[in-house]
Order: sequence, then structure tokens, then C-alpha cells
Amino acid sequence: MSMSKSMQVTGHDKPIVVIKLGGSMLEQLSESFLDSIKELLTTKRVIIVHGGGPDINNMLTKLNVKSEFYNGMRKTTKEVLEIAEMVLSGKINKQLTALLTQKSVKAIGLSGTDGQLIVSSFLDEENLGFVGKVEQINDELLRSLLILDYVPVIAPIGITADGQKLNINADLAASAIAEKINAEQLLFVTNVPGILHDGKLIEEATETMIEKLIEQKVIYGGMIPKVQAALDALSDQLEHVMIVSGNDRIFKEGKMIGTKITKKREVVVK
Ligand SMILES: Nc1ncnc2c1ncn2[C@@H]1O[C@H](COP(=O)(O)OP(=O)(O)O)[C@@H](O)[C@H]1O
Ligand SMILES: CC(=O)N[C@@H](CCC(=O)OP(=O)(O)O)C(=O)O
Repeated sequence: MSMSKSMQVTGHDKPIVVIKLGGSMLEQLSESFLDSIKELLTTKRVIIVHGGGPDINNMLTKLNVKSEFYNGMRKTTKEVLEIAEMVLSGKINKQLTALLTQKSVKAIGLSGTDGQLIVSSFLDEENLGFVGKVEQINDELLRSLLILDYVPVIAPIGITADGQKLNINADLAASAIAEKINAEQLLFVTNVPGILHDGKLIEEATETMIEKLIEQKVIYGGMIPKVQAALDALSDQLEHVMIVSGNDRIFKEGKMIGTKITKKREVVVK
């Protein structure tokens, strides 16, 4: 018996994968990495969220503007915000979109300010200034683009309900998008193979382990918002989040190499 039309699996039913590309790996973005995104698109729909921390640092240095980090987040004055937006939305977003277009991927560059894609509010105005946390994601806009087979490429600049732009850590933006769009997979692609402890890769980490590693300062700096964003994103739909390296293909022999962050295991009392 043939399937009814409504039951047919079309491209629009393919699972959604959210891939966060860290600024740390964008500098060394390899052909093979771009190829693996192409490969992924044969079975999945893809949304890319990118960072750009190192590029923002370079531009701030060039322009002689100082900025500091607090718990892995950039303290953002009005001047820093303007430069961060220029680098993220102006430079990196368009470069990435162009690279994907060269690979014949239908990429569309957006920032969280376009179509109120990332509605945000101040995270901690006193300590961080113009830094946002995500309040709402315009998932309808994303779904409309996915229906047209576009790969949205998103810069992490948010906008408040009354139109103030805010700088958002890209890991947090990716996690909120993955959650809202009911993604099947969330990948954080960075410049290290995953969470390392004494130089060794931790293949699987739970919330309890991560809390301990932060306390022991094994996890520090930019890895802190990444693991926190990963834990925040875990849900019934998204059972694990991967941190992987962008130096190579995402998959090796069909397997993803990196740290798998999973939900706290239930203790079964017999
Ligand atoms: N335990 C850890 N294992 C691996 N990397 C860590 C760890 N703790 C801190 N880091 C740092 O986190 C960095 C990745 O975070 P970040 O620089 O913010 O990357 P991205 O730009 O990809 O988000 C690594 O390059 C490393 O310096
Ligand atoms: C608030 C905050 O810290 N925003 C980040 C946004 C870019 C980012 O997250 O880039 P990575 O993914 O390369 O770290 C920043 O200004 O660096």
C-alpha cells in the first residue's frame, strides 16, 4: 500500500541540526569541514550560529578599545557593541555565507536583530553592560527559511523588545535556537577536540561532572558558557549535545569524535 501524501517524508521533515561555529575555529575553517556540512545536508536541515570572539578582539586592538571578560562573557560598552556587531554581522556572517555559497549551499546570513530573530534582554547590566540573554526566538522565520531549503547563518546580536541591540554569547544563542526549533542535534564546533582534562579527551560528561570540573578550574574561560549552554539545551527532544573540533571533518567513519554532554543519569533505587 502506498503512503498517503501527508505521510510522505519530504525534505521539510528532515531533522534539524544546529551547528555553532566558534570564532576560535573560524580562523582555520577547513575545506573538509565545509564538505561535511554539505554531506550533512543530504539527511538533515542545518542552522548555523557563529561566534567571532578572536576577530572582535583583533578589531578592538586595532581601534585601541579595551575589553575584558567576566565568566567567559565580554563586558560590552556602547563602543564595544558597535565593533562586535560590525565584526559579527558585517564581516564574519557575510564571509561564512560566501564560503557556503562557494560550496553550492543555499546559505542566508542573518543577525538576531533581523525579523526579531533573537529577542533579548540585559543579562547583567551592572557587570556586563550591553550583553543579552535570549528571551524569544522567531522560530517561524527560521522554519520559513528551512522550508525554502535555506541554511540560516546567524550572527549572535540580539534586540530588546524596544529595539536596543545586545551582544550575545554565541553558545547561548545556539542553545536557545536549538531548544526553540526542537533540534535533534546541537553541535558546538570549536578549536579543541572537546572537554580536556590533563590533555585527555573526556568522551562523555554529565552535569555533576561538569560542575566539578568548573570548580576545579579544569573548565575555564570560553569553555564555561559553552558547557552551560549545552546543559541548558538538554531536553526530552535533545538528549545530548556534542562539543567537537572544527579542524577536520565532523564525522570519522560515521562517528562523531568529541565530548558528549548528557543529562544527569537517574539513580535507580531497587
Ligand atoms: N577543560 C577544557 N578543555 C578544553 N578547552 C578548554 C577547557 N577549559 C577551557 N578551555 C578553553 O576553551 C576554549 C574554547 O572556548 P572559546 O575560545 O570560547 O571557543 P569558541 O570560540 O569556539 O567558542 C579552548 O580553546 C580552551 O582554551
Ligand atoms: C557576550 C559575549 O561574550 N559575546 C561574544 C560574541 C561572540 C562569541 O560568542 O564568539 P565565540 O563563539 O568565538 O566565543 C563576544 O563578544 O565575543
